[in-house]
Formats: sequence, structure tokens, C-alpha cells
Amino acid sequence: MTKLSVNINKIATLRNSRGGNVPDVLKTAADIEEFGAQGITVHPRPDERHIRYEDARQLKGIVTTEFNIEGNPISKFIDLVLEVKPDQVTLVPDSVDAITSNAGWDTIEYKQFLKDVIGTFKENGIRTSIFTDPVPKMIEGAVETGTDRIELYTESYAVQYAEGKHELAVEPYVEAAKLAYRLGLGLNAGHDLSLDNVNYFKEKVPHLLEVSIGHALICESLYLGLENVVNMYLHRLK
Ligand SMILES: CC(=O)[C@@H](O)[C@H](O)COP(=O)(O)O
Ligand SMILES: NCC(=O)COP(=O)(O)O
Repeated sequence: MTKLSVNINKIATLRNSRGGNVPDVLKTAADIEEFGAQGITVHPRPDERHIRYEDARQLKGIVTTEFNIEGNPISKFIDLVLEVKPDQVTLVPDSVDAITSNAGWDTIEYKQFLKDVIGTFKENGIRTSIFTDPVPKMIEGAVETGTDRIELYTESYAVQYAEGKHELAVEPYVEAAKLAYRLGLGLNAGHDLSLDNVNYFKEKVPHLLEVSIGHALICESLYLGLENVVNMYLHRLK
């Protein structure tokens, strides 16, 4: 079975757009777990434009499944993770001004840095994962960092899948998954996975422990809920 960890960044984006506490990020996380998701992911960015550091602190007392915090390990992120002690930390090399994550780690260039940060998290009992492109030498480099898992960056899969190139899209991920397994790395995946493309990915990619999904899942929830909610309003306005 592959676990679903729901990334709730977009719930916080909506909340922040009005300034109040609607939707309530903590309640939403608890409800998502109640609906069966096996994990909650947050990716606080330095500008806190969606999930805030304080949300991550408060979620620690709410999440009863697996809590995964993602982000670039700048010093305030490292401090947050060591304070909150989530089940898993996923390191992502995103720049401060990135709209969203847009690359995996260069595990060769950043090997010593990753080794040091990963060592600190593991000493504190936190499972580690690093965001990685499906490139064999980057996966071999990941082993050297001591990470428990890698998270395969799935944007290129999602783009090519949407263009109908399904086999071409998934092939590097299948090879990456086999290599990671041989090297003893646990395997997660995420970015732009959706109701359209996740099933094919899951069927083809072996040893997939967990996917984290946010943007598409929240958009799909809006679309799939709209008819129901419009009708509820119409009923109240009769
Ligand atoms: C690592 C990854 O792919 C996700 O965490 C994604 O970057 C979500 O972050 P945003 O919600 O800021 O796009
Ligand atoms: N790690 C990926 C993630 O948390 C969600 O990414 P996306 O579904 O918002 O693209």
C-alpha cells in the first residue's frame, strides 16, 4: 500500500487571503485524517505566504497520523523541525523566491551539507527524505548522505502524462525506484500528482511508500464539491 499524505499549504493560502481563520487549517488537517488520509504534509516557505511556522507548531498537537514537514534547510527551518519533531522531514532545495519547488537536490555538490543536516535530524529521531530527480547518479549520491528516503520530484512525469506520453513519462521513475530499492532507500514521490495521473504512477512504480499531494487535491476538492454547495445555497434561498 502507498500512503497518502495530504499537503495542506493551499488551505493556508485561502485562509491568509482574508486574514481570519477560515478555513481553519488545524480543523482541516484533523478532518483530512478523519476521512482516511495517512499523513499531513506542510511546506512552510521563508515568507510564510501559506503555511506559517506557527501552524507547523500547532499541527504537531493535532496530527495523529504521519506529520511531514518539507522545506529548504535554512537555519530557521532546521530550528523549527528540531522543535516540532515531526515524523518525517523532507529537504527541498527551493530558492526563497520560488513559486513552488522546481528541482531535486544535486546530491553530489551538496553531499556534505546534506550529510550534516540529515545527521542532526536523525540524531533527534526524525526520519529524513530528500527531494530528488529521477536521475541515477543523484540517487546514488543520496545514499551517501545517509538519508532514510528520497522523494522523487514528479513534475516531469505529470507534464508528460498530460501530453499522453504515459510510458515515456513513467520510465525514469520506474528505473529510479528500482535503483533506490537496491540501494536500501525508502521511496516517496510528489509534485503535481493528481486524480488523473496518480493511479498509473502507482501501478508502474514499484516500492512506493508514500505520495504527498496538495495543489491538485485541493483544486479537485473545490470542483467536486461545487455542485453540492451551490445547491445547498439555492435550497436556503428558496
Ligand atoms: C516539494 C513539493 O513538491 C511540494 O512541497 C510543493 O513544492 C508544495 O509547495 P507549494 O505549496 O509552495 O507549491
Ligand atoms: N511533496 C509534494 C507535495 O507535498 C505536494 O505537491 P503538490 O501536489 O502541491 O504539487
